[in-house]
Amino acid sequence: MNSPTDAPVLSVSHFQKRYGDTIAVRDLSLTVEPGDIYGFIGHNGAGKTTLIRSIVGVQPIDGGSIHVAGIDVTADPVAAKRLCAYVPDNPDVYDFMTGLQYLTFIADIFEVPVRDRQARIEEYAPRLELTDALASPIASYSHGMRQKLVVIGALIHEPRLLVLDEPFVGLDPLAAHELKAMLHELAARGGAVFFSSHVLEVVEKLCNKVAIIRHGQIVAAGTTDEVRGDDTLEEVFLELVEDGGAGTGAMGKPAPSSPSEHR
Ligand SMILES: Nc1ncnc2c1ncn2[C@@H]1O[C@H](COP(=O)(O)OP(=O)(O)OP(=O)(O)O)[C@@H](O)[C@H]1O
Repeated sequence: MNSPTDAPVLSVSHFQKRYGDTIAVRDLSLTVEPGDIYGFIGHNGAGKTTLIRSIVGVQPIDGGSIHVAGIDVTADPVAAKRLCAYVPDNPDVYDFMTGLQYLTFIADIFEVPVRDRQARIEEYAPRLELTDALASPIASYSHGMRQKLVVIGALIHEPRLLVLDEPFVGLDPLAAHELKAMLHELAARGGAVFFSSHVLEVVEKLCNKVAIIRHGQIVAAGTTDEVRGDDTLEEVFLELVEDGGAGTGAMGKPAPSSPSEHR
């Protein structure tokens, strides 16, 4: 992973997104550093997918800026996309390909050398119990198998930033366990992970940093220890989401970091 700059892996600054007259996300800022596993939690419709889709460049942004490793995703979208991998909540992959054809297609797009792509497939496919299925058409895959395939496709090009939307939904316990290990390994190699989840126990255990979003605005963010204080993440989440919470942290304590810049 060659770093063009010393910039954070992900920097979101005063991001805003509207759909028609509705502002889905407003004035959202956060920073993800190398080695971070950053959890993004919020109620249904809070704005998680909206931010994620703008980070990975599948929808434009209406205000503020997003940089991946110092590259502006709006000004230089292809360069930013080269550094990112995206695992969407709905793994919509080409049905007519086999799993191996799909992985080869992704590796070709990202110009992954043949030796590297083979080594990564040989490592990740057995861990996710997908090796035998790789020769079969994706049309025959279950939802979970598609999800595993997209995860391998994301890791095949060793992304600087791995962005996942609800990655643990639909995965069996072994695959969920392996995915957590893979996220740790990517972070340990200097990459970073940013993912949304409703599974607060997983976020609490897995993530060194967390942000809570409510109605399009961050109400708490910081290290997981800072955000939860002496409580569980679930307790903090419920209190902040039920009470509105903007400007205060859990249990009436000051917010872990300022609403304008969350690290
Ligand atoms: N394409 C769209 N057109 C209009 N409104 C949208 C669109 N996508 C999202 N929204 C609205 O934007 C807000 C944020 O939606 P978003 O999908 O980002 O939430 P979320 O936090 O990912 O929710 P969930 O946990 O249910 O996946 C919601 O009010 C939603 O109705």
